[in-house]
Amino acid sequence: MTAPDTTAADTAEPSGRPVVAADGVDLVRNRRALLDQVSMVVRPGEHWALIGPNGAGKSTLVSLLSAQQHPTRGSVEVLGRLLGRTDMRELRRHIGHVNPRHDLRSALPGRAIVLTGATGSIEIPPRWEPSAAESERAEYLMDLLGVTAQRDALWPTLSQGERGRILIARALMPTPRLLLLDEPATGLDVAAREQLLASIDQLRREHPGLATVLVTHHLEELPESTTHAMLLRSAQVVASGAVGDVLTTKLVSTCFDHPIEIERRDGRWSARAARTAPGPAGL
Ligand SMILES: Nc1ncnc2c1ncn2[C@@H]1O[C@H](COP(=O)(O)OP(=O)(O)OP(=O)(O)O)[C@@H](O)[C@H]1O
Repeated sequence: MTAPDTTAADTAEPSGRPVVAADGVDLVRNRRALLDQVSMVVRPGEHWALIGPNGAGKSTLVSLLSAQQHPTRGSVEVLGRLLGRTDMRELRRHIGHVNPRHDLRSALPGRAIVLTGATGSIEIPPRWEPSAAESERAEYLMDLLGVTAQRDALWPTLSQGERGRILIARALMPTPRLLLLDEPATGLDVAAREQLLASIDQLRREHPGLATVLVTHHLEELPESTTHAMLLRSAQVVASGAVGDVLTTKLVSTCFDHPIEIERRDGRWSARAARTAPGPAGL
């Protein structure tokens, strides 16, 4: 199945105008800095990994990129619009955000959940009917994410992996130029994780203008198509830039404050505790 329509996210913008431009961002809550002088530029076609230990500030940064809150200081532009000077609700409709805490209450079938991406709501609004183009796009996206077989299955019966892929299809309904994936592989078994990562790689190939930011603690959960990375630790950026320059043994060890060896094989990353030299016999 091919994409039914061509829109902004399907073609890289010739100007390469940033999708995200955050400059000198501080975010303070209860007199504590949750983000401290964070800067980030994401361009069309770039696929960022946001990595760091628990409490580093990753979800807080995503809450800015998804126009959920403003910075305390500094500036954040998303899709060319400055947070604090724009209608945040309207802006959110142009951002695909896959939130692991999706608050669904009704037992909707998979296809209906994907279609709620067109209405920007959690439930299907009363008397709302999808257009032919919306129905076609929902079918295309379910096929792309490998969940066509779950189109009629009810949400409570879906596995965690199926739910994750349904939610990515939902987030893609409005053809966003920015897709935010907050720990999409958490809780998946190895086969479900590999299917999800293959779907993300395929999505990125089919939509070369799409920019994505994926949050994870685990380097094994990074798709091959990752182009850039940011390491966050205690609210601050440890390193940021091209993925090959950032995901190094030295920088990741600094970020997690633990000696970690990084390996990249066939485009994928793995991490494990660095082996220390054996001590003298008997010790
Ligand atoms: N509204 C708030 N007021 C005060 N502290 C907060 C608030 N929201 C988050 N925090 C704190 O900010 C820190 C960063 O939280 P955040 O959720 O961004 O971290 P994270 O890197 O996503 O962590 P994890 O990997 O555990 O999900 C945490 O210590 C958290 O307790």
